Amino acid sequence: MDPVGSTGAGSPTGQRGAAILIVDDAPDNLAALRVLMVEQGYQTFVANSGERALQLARRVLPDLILLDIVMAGMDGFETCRLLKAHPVTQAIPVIFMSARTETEDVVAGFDLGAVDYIGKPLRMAEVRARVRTQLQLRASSATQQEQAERLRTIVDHMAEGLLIIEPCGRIQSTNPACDGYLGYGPGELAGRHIGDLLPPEVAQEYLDYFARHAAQPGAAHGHGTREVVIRHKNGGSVCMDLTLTPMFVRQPLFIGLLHDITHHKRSEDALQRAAMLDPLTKIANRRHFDSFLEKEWQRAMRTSAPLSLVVLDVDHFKLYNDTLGHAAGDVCLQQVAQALGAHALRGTDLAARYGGEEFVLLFAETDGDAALALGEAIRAHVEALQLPHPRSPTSAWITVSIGVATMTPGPQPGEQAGVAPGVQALFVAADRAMYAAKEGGRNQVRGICHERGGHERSGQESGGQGASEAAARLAAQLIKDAADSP
Ligand SMILES: Nc1nc2c(ncn2[C@@H]2O[C@H](COP(=O)(O)OP(=O)(O)OP(=O)(O)O)[C@@H](O)[C@H]2O)c(=O)[nH]1
Repeated sequence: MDPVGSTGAGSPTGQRGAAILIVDDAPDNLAALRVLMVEQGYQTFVANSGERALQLARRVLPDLILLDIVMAGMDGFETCRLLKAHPVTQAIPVIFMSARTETEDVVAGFDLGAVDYIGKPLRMAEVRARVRTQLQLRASSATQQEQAERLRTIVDHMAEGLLIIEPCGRIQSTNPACDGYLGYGPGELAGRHIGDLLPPEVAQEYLDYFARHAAQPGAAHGHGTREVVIRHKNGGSVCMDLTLTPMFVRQPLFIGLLHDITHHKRSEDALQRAAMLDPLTKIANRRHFDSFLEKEWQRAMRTSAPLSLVVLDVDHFKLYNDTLGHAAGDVCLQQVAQALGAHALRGTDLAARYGGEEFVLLFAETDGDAALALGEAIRAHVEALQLPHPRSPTSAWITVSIGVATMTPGPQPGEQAGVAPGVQALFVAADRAMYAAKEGGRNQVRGICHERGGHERSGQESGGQGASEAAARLAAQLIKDAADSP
């Protein structure tokens, strides 16, 4: 049968252009229904048998089928059964029309998958209303389906990982990005607990938040975004931003959005590390050393443990540069730095390049004798490198002059924020000891020790000639002043 075109008149149903297939073997009914549908602005197809209806339905995929039950040959029930059995036509809504209005007929019609059942003789206004209602229902369910499909596509392709979490912490579902970030296959995370992924204290925090939300759903708001370390399936960790938002659909649920920040974190860490290092020698720089010393000083104030500072200066380094060139000087500084690094072994030791050819080392919980021994070991180590220094008046090799200062800082009310005066005094003392080592002939260690309880020593030396008494006294005085200052 050919389609009967729409009249082009506006349709009151809002479904103008919908395609209707009318199936009836009574020509009068067919004609009357066709006129009615065309009047509504529907594109209309007609068939006078079940067989013809099946062919047409598969070809034109109508939006709705009006189907007579009692027909010669294949009846309406059988036609409907075959329509519903075929994947192409099974979703098309069918409205039965029949003079058989016994309950069992109507029930049989619905059981076959019909959406409505209209008794004959037909009342056209009723047919019009029922067709319109079904078309509207179909349109809105198509819209919902489309929206769901669109949403599914977005969720499946978004770069953020998505988890839907139940208030008990059980993961209901995840998207492919989430599975990928955490190393799981599709659906593998569903049914697991957030405690399998998060550190115990973080998982507990979220569970507490879920419980608060359950107690007062109205007052709940998003948990915001926080950085979390999540366990990867392979046992490793991934650093991610997790944003949690409550959602109420029949039951309270939580949507977790994961944003991968591993790369960002790595470069942040690398930048942070780079900011702490001296670019030439790759040991700590002055800034890092100062803040490290400040922290160790505060700690030593609490523990009353001695703190030792070693200041080291390469001897006749200008001459070395002038003789062998600046590039050779750079290499020499790198080798000296490497040697120093070998002596800063504990977590509370730190070797740093303080500027030019000057290096410093901090030894926490190290008394004067131990620090002097360390200074001497460092001096001997550099000398043993046997880096040729052809024009040095001191030695055939590169040598260093070392000053060592030790203090035992105690709790002092004046020392709070900023650089503690005691820290400055420690530096001045070590510097002066180092200059004393230079004056004493270089390639030697000088030490000044001021330990709490009046135990004060200065002018110790090793590796060279006698100490500069004046410098040592001056340094000791400085330390004393600093220690006595409020
Ligand atoms: N190659 C190189 N030289 C540097 C660097 N930083 C500082 N210097 C040089 O180190 C030299 C330090 O010289 P001085 O301070 O006069 O001391 P010195 O020659 O070591 O003499 P004494 O300390 O008295 O033994 C200067 O020539 C600086 O140019 C660097 O990064 N690379």
